[in-house]
Amino acid sequence: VLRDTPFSYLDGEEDQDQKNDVTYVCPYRGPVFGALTITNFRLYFRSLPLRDQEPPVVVDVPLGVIARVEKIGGATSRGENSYGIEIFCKDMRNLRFAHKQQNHSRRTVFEKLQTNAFPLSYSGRLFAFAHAAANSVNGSGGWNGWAVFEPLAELRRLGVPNDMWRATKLNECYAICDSYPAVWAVPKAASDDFLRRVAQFRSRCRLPVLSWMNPRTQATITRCSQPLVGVGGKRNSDDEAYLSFIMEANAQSDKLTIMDARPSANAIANKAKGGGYESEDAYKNVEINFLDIHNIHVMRESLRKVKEACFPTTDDSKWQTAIDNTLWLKHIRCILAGAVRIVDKVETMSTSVVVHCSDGWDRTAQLTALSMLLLDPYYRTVRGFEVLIEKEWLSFGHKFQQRVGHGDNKHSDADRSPVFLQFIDSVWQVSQQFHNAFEFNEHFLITIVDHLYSCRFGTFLCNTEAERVAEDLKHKTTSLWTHINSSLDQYLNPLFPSFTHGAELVLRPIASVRSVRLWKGLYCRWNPGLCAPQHGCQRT
Ligand SMILES: CCCC(=O)OC[C@@H](COP(=O)(O)O[C@@H]1[C@H](O)[C@H](OP(=O)(O)O)[C@@H](O)[C@H](O)[C@H]1O)OC(=O)CCC
Repeated sequence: VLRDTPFSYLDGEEDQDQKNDVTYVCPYRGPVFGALTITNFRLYFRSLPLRDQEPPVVVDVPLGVIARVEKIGGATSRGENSYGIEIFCKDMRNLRFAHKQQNHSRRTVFEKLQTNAFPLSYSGRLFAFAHAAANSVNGSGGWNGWAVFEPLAELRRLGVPNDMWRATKLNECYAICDSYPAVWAVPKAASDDFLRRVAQFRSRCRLPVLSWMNPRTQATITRCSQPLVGVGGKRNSDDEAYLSFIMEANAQSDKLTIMDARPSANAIANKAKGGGYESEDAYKNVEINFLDIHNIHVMRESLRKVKEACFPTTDDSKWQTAIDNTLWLKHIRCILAGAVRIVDKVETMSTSVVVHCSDGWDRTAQLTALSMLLLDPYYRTVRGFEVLIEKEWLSFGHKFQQRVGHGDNKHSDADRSPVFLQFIDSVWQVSQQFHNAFEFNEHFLITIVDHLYSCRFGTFLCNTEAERVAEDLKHKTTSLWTHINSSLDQYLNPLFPSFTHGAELVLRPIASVRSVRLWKGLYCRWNPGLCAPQHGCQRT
């Protein structure tokens, strides 16, 4: 029987449990008998080859992907494979393993899964720390993914500082806004004291700061959270003056557009919690649009339905209806349409846009990052996309730890939501409409999603830049970009032209439901009947 598991152990990866008499109840091939290994990083199953020419069934799951582990059956269960463990994953899979009742092999497997998949719930540490500590030589040939994003360098690339915009380190101790980065770009007309006052009028102090500037026209995209208008309709002269500074910093236009990502009903409902939106009579020369993107609870439920429809399979006759009923593609279309509207304002009208939602760390990040990707070909290169994620998602405080639930067993936490996954899905949708516009390929996007969950790298850990600095992730964990950039060839798109024709500088994808389709390469990759083997199918 197999003793040496044929996967290559990662630095810091150690066996926790091994069982040789386990049955994996494969939804596609039926029950297969084999060996199960649990380490502090993964669950690995490999079937014993019945006939030597038959390829083994392999299941190789990073424990970070596990959302929930349940025991099925009890001592009295008599049905075939009715006694064992069911594992519910964040990447659309459910895995069932059957054990023999008599030797209690289930108990240690269950315990080892719990303590290693949810280390934070058992006062342990995420694997990323053990992995980096054991990572003797910086195996990536000197590549340091943590050096990919340097905020002042990225601002210089955008042309900041200039006559209208300055960089400020007012927040370098994260004292003004603990969920914002240390470095901001703001209109020169706004002093540091003025910025402090404006922050008081924005939810969680997330005042409007620069995301992107068109180097040619100086039209800008700024981002923030909702104003603290409340039911009483409070105003704040500093906040109002600040938005006019943002508008005046763009000589091309005497208007400013606010894109509120929410359905107007939710924006109004937020007044009940002290939030709300900018009224056009308080904010001169400002037009406000609502983009109808629903909140994190709606998106969590939508993805749950996608999983229900896709795993393990859906017969063709019900497929389209099942997918339509999830509303997932309607939500993706909404995000795409919102980004296209921002592109139109900034590029076609040379009007500056302020993007916000309620907290300004979920839908706002989706919209600024996606519109910047459409506007600026730099973000469509491998390195530029890595910078975009570091800047608009990580440094601006998208709560990755909470939205993914890294290392904790609170699988029904209402703060979990696939917001970042929706962004990557939206990028994939655009790549399907512009095949040669991206330096990276689908495997690059799927690898990012895999390591959103895996906890092998430090990149997606914690909720804010301040927390990452406090945890010293740059020294205690490895960056995902080190891993990717040290074997770049497998992530490159062969269709990408070595130069960018002027015409493709700005992408305007069609954002209609007809042009948006389910990303089967991600959501159905475990079903061998539905997709190519390169993304894990052979590992079902
Ligand atoms: C009458 C009571 C009013 C009330 O509770 O307001 C609270 C809002 C919650 O506001 P919503 O915007 O609907 O929902 C919020 C957004 O999804 C926000 O993300 P983002 O960064 O994208 O803004 C999350 O960070 C918040 O956790 C979530 O609560 O709830 C609603 O508006 C639901 C209405 C259908």
